Amino acid sequence: MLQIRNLTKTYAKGGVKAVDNISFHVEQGEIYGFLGPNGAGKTTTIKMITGLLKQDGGTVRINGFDTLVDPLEAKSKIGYVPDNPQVYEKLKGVEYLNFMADVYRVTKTDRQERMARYLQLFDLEAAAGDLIDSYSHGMKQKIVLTGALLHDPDLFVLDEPMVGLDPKSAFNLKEVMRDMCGLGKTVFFSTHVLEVAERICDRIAIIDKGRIISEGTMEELRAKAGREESLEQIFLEVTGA
Ligand SMILES: Nc1ncnc2c1ncn2[C@@H]1O[C@H](COP(=O)(O)OP(=O)(O)OP(=O)(O)O)[C@@H](O)[C@H]1O
Repeated sequence: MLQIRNLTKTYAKGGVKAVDNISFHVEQGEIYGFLGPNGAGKTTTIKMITGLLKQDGGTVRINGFDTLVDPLEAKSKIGYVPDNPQVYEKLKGVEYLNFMADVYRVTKTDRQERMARYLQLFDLEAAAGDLIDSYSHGMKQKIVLTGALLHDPDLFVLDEPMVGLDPKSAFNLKEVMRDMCGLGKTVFFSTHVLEVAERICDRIAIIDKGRIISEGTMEELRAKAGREESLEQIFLEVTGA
């Protein structure tokens, strides 16, 4: 579903090689966790996957579509939730959702059904008519989550989605991720919450200084570590923290 080959990015400003020749693939129906210390290259990778940033080298394919060759086909498959929910503050929640649904050409019936479902799930029904300006950080995060789910994406890409969510919303989001995978969708997300990654991910990649230093199922990561260890212990060992 998601194929990354030899992906590389150096920022002109500062000359930092943020992503250094990484390759991995995510199968359809998987939940894939992307872990790494601060500044490891997670957001840069995610921005290249979603087409917000152009790579210096390498390829990203989504359902076979190369993001540089067929950007619209590739992007139409993705639902993206950035780490910093920047939404149109002067729109009401429901206006923002309709805008997102328009962009992705979601039918009236589908948008009504999905909006009702996710607004209820994320406890946003009462606030949907208010300006986003008045929302808390967590509420903004949840309206962006809802907007990203309206077109029923094949690939759900989330950058540190648990930040700012209350326990119930975080639980519900994990349920959404699991349900999506049950329906044959694919989830790719970065997180610093290792317990969540350990519990819900089918496979995990750990990136450090722009390079993937460990990748696989929890069993495979444990086998590489040579011991029965928690993801936290493995993470600390491989990143030399
Ligand atoms: N716009 C930019 N210009 C210059 N350097 C950048 C830019 N964005 C990121 N970097 C650098 O690229 C490297 C990777 O940053 P990135 O944001 O991808 O890391 P991250 O793994 O998402 O970190 P965090 O966990 O702190 O969010 C860092 O050294 C960072 O300073």
